[in-house]
Amino acid sequence: MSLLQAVKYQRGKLEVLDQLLLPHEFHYDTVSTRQEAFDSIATMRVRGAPAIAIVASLGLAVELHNNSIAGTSDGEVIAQIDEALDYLKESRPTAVDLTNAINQLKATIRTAEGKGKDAIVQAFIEEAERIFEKDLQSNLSIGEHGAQWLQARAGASPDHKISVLTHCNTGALATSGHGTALGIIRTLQSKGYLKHAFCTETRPYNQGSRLTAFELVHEGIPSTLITDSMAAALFRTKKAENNIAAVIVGADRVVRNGDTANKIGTYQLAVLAKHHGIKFIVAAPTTSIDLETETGDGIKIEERKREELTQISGAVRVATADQRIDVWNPAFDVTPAEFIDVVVTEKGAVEKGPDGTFDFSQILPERWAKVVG
Ligand SMILES: CSC[C@H]1O[C@H](OP(=O)(O)O)[C@H](O)[C@@H]1O
Repeated sequence: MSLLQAVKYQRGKLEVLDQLLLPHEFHYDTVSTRQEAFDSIATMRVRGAPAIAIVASLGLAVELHNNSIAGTSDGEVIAQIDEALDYLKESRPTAVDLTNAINQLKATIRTAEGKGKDAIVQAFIEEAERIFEKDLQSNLSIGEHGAQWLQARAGASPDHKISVLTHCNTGALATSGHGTALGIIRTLQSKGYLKHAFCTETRPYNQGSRLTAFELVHEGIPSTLITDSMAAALFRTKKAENNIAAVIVGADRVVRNGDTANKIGTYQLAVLAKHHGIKFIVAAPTTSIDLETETGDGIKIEERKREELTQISGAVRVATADQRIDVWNPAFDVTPAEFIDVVVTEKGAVEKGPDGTFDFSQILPERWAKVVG
């Protein structure tokens, strides 16, 4: 079974799978500059919070490897790299992984200040590669922590298999491999804990029907595709029969109180899960956590162009062009922490405390304290 890779990288060469062509066509674009990386992200040829950060970082790393910085002093070189990173930050505003990667890269190149341009560029390239390499290990750890949590909280085992529902795409096509929410599903399957995986179509960009369904079928995971509007009926009529124990979703940004921005349609699944006594799990690497923002009200929600709603996946028209009805097309929504049972990260599963709030100091003490201080 071939490995699904959103990103292929070797030093000096980056290839990005064009996900707008999936599942019908496998085509990799070569990305060699910040502009090509920006365009690939902004058009959603590559998407997924971790994958966005990885492609932005490696795309600029390839450009720098090909010696694109003309600055003479270290200060000029660092300023030019900062400018390129700030440009890439604008490609998609909601997922915080990109911002966290940019901050990490900016801090890293400053450790090479005074050692000359080549040392600064080398430091950037090595850090961008670390971001890429770390992601896969992070996802495997999320998978393990998620399966352990479901074993403890939902009794998942080979003798008591559970079914889950997931939304959007959070698998190998959204990361460097394995995935986050879909990574937990892969791990459940590998442990024999999984009865069935339901995935939603995830209108309007259809990451679920085009990408997640593809990944599930590709790996032979027992699965069923439903439209977003079918989730309530599924829970009401098939929860017992299928032992639907959890909704598992990814995250674009988990903020300090646990409120979480994720693909549009996530919030309504959380409300439905609560109503039906189904666990609601957010699976995210700590690179998706933003402790600088207090609540979900502080998250900028990206709005995308009308054609992505009036045309299937931005291609086939589903609303006649002459009906110039206004279109509201937010790419994400915010699920309040009260609807979330656990945030599963590579550092562990974080549940709400007795006071009903999330305390991420358990897994991110240094970042938690810094903001409080
Ligand atoms: C591990 S992917 C996290 C998150 O990103 C996706 O958004 P998009 O497809 O628009 O990039 C989706 O919200 C996933 O849950």
